[in-house]
Amino acid sequence: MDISLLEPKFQELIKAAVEMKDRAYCPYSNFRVGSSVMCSNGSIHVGCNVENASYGLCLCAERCAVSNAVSAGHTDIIAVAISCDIKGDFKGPCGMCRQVLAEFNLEMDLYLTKPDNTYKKVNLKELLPMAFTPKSLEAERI
Ligand SMILES: O=c1ccn([C@H]2C[C@H](O)[C@@H](CO)O2)c(=O)[nH]1
Ligand SMILES: [Zn+2]
Repeated sequence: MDISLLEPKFQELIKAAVEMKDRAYCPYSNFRVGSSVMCSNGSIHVGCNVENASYGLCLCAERCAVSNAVSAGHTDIIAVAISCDIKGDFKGPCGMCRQVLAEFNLEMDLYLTKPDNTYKKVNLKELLPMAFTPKSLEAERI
């Protein structure tokens, strides 16, 4: 689907993710990712991937954006946009980011985007079936 056909607020969300790619610190992978999250009050919080010489410490753009939302006082995330410079199939977030997003709202929508101005909208529920969420901790125990 073409991004220009989306409601303006989601176009704005995607634009914020696209712009964040320029801030990516990724000297090891050279794979720039920008992300943005929208909270229920309409606020937008952004993030980029931040790599480290100790490779295992690399932070994905999505978790960076979530941290920025939470540190700004917003945990009610309703939508996420992700931008990376790929061709071909749309790419979803890594497993670790799916789990971090699920902490806040399994119902959220994700706008996966490509530089050709197209997007694919997916729901976190479909990306993370049988998710372990805060509610899981309320399960009856033996
Ligand atoms: O969904 C993803 C997948 C990867 N990366 C980053 C992590 C690393 O810096 C680089 C290559 O994996 O891309 C993200 O930011 N988001
Ligand atoms: Zn990730």
